[in-house]
Amino acid sequence: MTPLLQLSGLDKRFGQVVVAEALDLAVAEGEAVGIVGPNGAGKSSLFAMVSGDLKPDAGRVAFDGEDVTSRPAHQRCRAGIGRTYQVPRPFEGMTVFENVLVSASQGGGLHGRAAQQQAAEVLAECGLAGAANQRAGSLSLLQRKRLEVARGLATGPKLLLLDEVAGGLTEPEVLELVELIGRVKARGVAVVWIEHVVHALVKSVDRLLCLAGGRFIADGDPATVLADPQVLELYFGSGPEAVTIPDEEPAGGPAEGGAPASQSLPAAPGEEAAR
Ligand SMILES: Nc1ncnc2c1ncn2[C@@H]1O[C@H](COP(=O)(O)OP(=O)(O)OP(=O)(O)O)[C@@H](O)[C@H]1O
Repeated sequence: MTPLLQLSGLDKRFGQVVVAEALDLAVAEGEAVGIVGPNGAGKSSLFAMVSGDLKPDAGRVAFDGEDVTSRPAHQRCRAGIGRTYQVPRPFEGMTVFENVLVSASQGGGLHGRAAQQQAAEVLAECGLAGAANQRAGSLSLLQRKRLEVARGLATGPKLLLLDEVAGGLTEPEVLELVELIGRVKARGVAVVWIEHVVHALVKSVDRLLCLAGGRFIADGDPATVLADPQVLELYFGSGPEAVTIPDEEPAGGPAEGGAPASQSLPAAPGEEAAR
């Protein structure tokens, strides 16, 4: 079966910095894939090449059976590639509903009542119905992250790219987000999720990849990838005994509100500012 997303031989460098080198990736319809990798590995750049925000130096991006490599971002969005950004930047002066309505109409190509209905449904799904008339600029970080997912979903994607949506959240907030991503997956939307909060990914994805130096150095089921000596060395700088990745809640359940999420890899630039 043709993959929903197929990246073939992607190359991208910024001067001496290599962010993609002969990168291949196939994502099936409805598949949930996680991507980890150290800061600066090129994860967000990879999303930008998929969404059309960044042009690769070489290689091909195919989506839903079509070569979209030379198509601009808005066309890729209409084709079914939705994305979130690491640092949410909603239209601060507009309401939450208006923000999502813009995505449904400009991104999703819906008009009038259909766009309004899509916006209302997505807000309900993302737990933001009660905040619909609030100005986006007044939202908490968790609500901003939810709004970021809602804006991506409102475009009606077949593939949703999630860029560090759990970053900076407390443990209970991360778990709420994991539930939301579970509902997105249940709709049949394929998900590719870049995340430093590893346990959130482990709960949510079928497959995990590790990006480093512009190449995927590991690809497989999450437990196997997280036990890979190369991955452990990259992240933790020592042997496998340095980390255990829980597949369930830590003993005693999740931390009460306020505690930072456990099992987080180093904070990404911009998260603190966004908080
Ligand atoms: N437009 C650009 N011009 C020059 N360098 C860039 C540009 N965009 C990204 N880079 C550099 O490319 C490298 C990869 O950046 P990218 O944001 O893709 O990494 P990342 O894996 O998402 O990192 P993080 O986990 O910190 O978010 C970094 O060294 C970054 O400084």
